[in-house]
Formats: sequence, C-alpha cells, structure tokens
Amino acid sequence: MLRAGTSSSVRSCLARGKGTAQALRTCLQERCATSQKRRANAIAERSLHSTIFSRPASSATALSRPQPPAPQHEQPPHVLKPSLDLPISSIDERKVAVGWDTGTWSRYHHVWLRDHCRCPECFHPITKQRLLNTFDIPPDIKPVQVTSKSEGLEVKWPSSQPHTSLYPWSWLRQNSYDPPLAPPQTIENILWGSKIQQAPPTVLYEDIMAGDEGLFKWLSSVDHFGFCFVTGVPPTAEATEELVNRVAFIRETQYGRFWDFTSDLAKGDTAYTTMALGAHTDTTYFTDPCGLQLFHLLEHSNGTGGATLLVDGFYVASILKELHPSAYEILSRVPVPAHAAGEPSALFTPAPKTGYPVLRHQDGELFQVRWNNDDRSVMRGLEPALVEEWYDAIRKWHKLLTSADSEYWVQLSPGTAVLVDNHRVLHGRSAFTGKRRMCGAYLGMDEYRSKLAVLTEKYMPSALESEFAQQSSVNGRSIWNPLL
Ligand SMILES: C[N+](C)(C)CCCC[C@H](N)C(=O)O
Ligand SMILES: O=C(O)CCC(=O)C(=O)O
Repeated sequence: MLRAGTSSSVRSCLARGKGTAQALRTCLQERCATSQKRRANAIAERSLHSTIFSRPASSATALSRPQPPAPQHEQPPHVLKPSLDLPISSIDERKVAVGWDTGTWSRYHHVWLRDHCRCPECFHPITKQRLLNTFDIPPDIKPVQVTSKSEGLEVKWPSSQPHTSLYPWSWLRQNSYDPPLAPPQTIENILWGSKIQQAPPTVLYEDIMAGDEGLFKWLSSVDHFGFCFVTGVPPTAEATEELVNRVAFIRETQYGRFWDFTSDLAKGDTAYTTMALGAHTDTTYFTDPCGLQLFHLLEHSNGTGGATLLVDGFYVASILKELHPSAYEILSRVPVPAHAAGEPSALFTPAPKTGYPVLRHQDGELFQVRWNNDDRSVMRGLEPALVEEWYDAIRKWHKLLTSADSEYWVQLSPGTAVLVDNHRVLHGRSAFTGKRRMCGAYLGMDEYRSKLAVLTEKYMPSALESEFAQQSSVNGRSIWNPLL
C-alpha cells in the first residue's frame, strides 16, 4: 500500500485514471512541477515499468530480470514515487499488475482474475461454489478497464453482457501468486519429548461438552501438540462416544464404529491381545490412514501393565534429520507396503500397493508420519542397492523412537481419555495381565480439520475473515474466506 497523505490531485488522478499507463502518465505529468520531480519520475518510470512487466529476453518463464520496456508497450507512466493509500493498477497483454508500493508488485493473469470473480453471478454466495463456466472464458481475455477503488480493484471485462468484477485489496494480496506474498498458513507444531509429562495438554470434559469454546481449546491443543488429554470423562462407553461426537461423526472401519475392546482376539489384530505394542501409527494399510483416534481405558483389574506410550513423530523426525540426514532422506522416499489381513472378511492394502514413505512431505514440509512395523508387508519394491541402507535407516528411526528422550509413558485410568493425531503422534502400550477394557474411535482427518476450521473462524478469525465478516457473508461465512 502506498503511504497516505499524498497530494489529493494525484489520488484523484488515480481514482479517475483509466488504469492504463497512458492515462496515468498524462495525469501525473500535468502535476509534475519541477525538473527534479521529472528526473525522479524518469528513474521511477524505468524501474516501475521494468518491474511490472519486464519480459526475460528469451525464456517464457515468469517475470524475472528487468528488461528495457518492450516497444509494443505504451510508454510507461511518468510516475512520481506515489504515496497514495490506494495500490496502482496497470494492464498489459496478459496480466494486471498491482503496485502495493514501488518495491512490491503483484501480477495476475487476466484469465485468472476472470476465473476468480466472486460476484453472485460467478460464485454462489451461499454454497461458495463457482457458477462461472471457466471454459467459456476466452483464453485471450483482457479487461477493457481496471480502476483502483477504495474497496478494491475494479475490472471491467469485454463481453456482450458487460461484466464488472471487484477484488478486495487484502484478498488480492492474500492470493498473490506472482510473487507469493501471504505468509504460509502453517500452525506452529509444538514438538515434544518425554518431558511433556511435566505438563501434558489437558482439557476438562465438562468444558468440551458445555460449548464450542471448550471444544476449540481441545482441538487447538491437538493441532499444536498432536494429542490432548480429557479429564473428568464419565467412565462409560456412552459418555466416551458422546465426547468423540463433539468433534465429528466417527470413521467406521473393519473394527466397527465405536470400539470397546479387550484381549480376546475378537478381531484379528494384536491390539486384541495382552501383548506389548511398539510405537506405531494405525491403519497404515489404508490409502488414507485414520486422522485422529481417541482412547479411554474403562477398566483394568486383576493385573498390571497396559501403560500407554505416546511419541511425537515430528519431534523424532526432526532429530533423525539432524543426526542422520541420509536416513531421513531414504525414509522420505522409499514406499512401505502394509496390510490388515487378520479378519477373513477383510484384506486391506493401500493404493498404490507399494504404499507410502514413513515420512511424507508436501512442499518440503513433513506432514505425515506413517509407521507400523508389525503391519508392514514384504518389502518387495526395494532397489537391491538400497536394501541394507533402508534397514539401517529404520534402525536409526527405531532407536530414536524408543529413546528415553522420545517416549512418553502414561498410565491411563477410567475418566481420562486421550485424543491422538494419528498422522503425527505414534502410540503403543506395554504388555499387561488381567482384565483390561479400552474403548474409543477413529475420526477422519478431514472431518477433524473441518471442525477446527469452523471453530477457528468463530474464535480466532484471520485478519481477512474479520475484515469481511460483515460483508459478503452468507451463513456466517464470507465469499472472501482465505480457505476457499
Ligand atoms: C483401535 N483398534 C483396537 C480398534 C484397532 C487397532 C488396530 C491396530 C492395527 N494394527 C493398526 O495399526 O491399524
Ligand atoms: O490397547 C492400547 O492401549 C492401544 C492399542 C493400540 O495400539 C491400537 O489399538 O492401535
């Protein structure tokens, strides 16, 4: 944005300006008073135009090195270093440029702007779905006029039915892609090791059941830590199911909807035994492993053991990356097949069958840990030269997973449930004797993230959401919501 307090004549010029370099230049030239300003303009115009629309001499890549203005462009505007409170907008053959300040420009392809019109004709105000037929947009579409207005960039499109689009400035800035300007929407993961036992994230059952604020606190904790306890839960399966349903509908699997299990091999899985289970994530044999899982120990009598293990997979991965980068790299690349074949009526393997790497990334960011050595299938896809390196890598991974620094052991008891992000935190248990009854359920990752997004809109809206909460909001959600 350009500083406020500039001469009103320049401001009015821009507000009236056709947005083309010609109009801008003429208008500003009339107002340039001294040769000093003209020299400043000449410097500003060269840098401005080459900044806005420079074309690398040969490559078709995005705008990069400044080039002398191409002859076919109109003469660039004689531009003061303007300090308006409105961004400057300008058009060339393929794009509209918006100048936030003379050092910061965004370029939007004409076709991109037309496709993203959010007027009620082009974008359903209630369903937030595109109504415009993207494929009716002529590939060479070009605005007949762009105007910088206080409420945003106004674009008039050529068509038999005149169409005008308005893009709020903060929405344009948030969605700037050339260059990207919005800070990445990442939550800060709070990585932890065994010391988390000093102050584990915990929320009261009654707060969660009382209203959305308590629910938001719970899910925000899971979002930051990858798990969160709930205390004061009535020690019944019914109350536990009600608690899970505060988040979303349960994700049903071959183990049923709401599970209530003990060591009777009721299902063909070692979870239904008294065996110890090493740190793992569940359902690695699904293409899309379950997102969250809730555990609530309802009973453990006449026996010992059965402690719960939690390990922050993101924390351990960060240590592996630091200490053994080549092991980290191989675990991020080599797919691991998995299966669930303990029930005669079910044989689950992921698609593709080769499975997925232990550490999955998006844009270089670790976003999922997928590890269950018991459920791992034959490593049939390993390149021969990689076999020993891969086993060496999982040894290093296992050593860190099982270190005293990583393992958080906690003895659950009736009344305390724990919700775990199954894409980040590994869980397990120690062997046990006696009668032990555990209940809980899986939730889908998308259902959890949707609930968290709705609660975040309500309790911690982004600046953009707050700005638009009043306007263009139907059903309480703005068409300019940054998540759409
Ligand atoms: C949670 N519940 C006991 C119902 C099922 C446990 C399934 C465990 C399976 N080996 C996996 O890792 O997915
Ligand atoms: O019994 C427990 O405490 C946990 C069992 C388990 O790891 C699982 O169900 O995935």
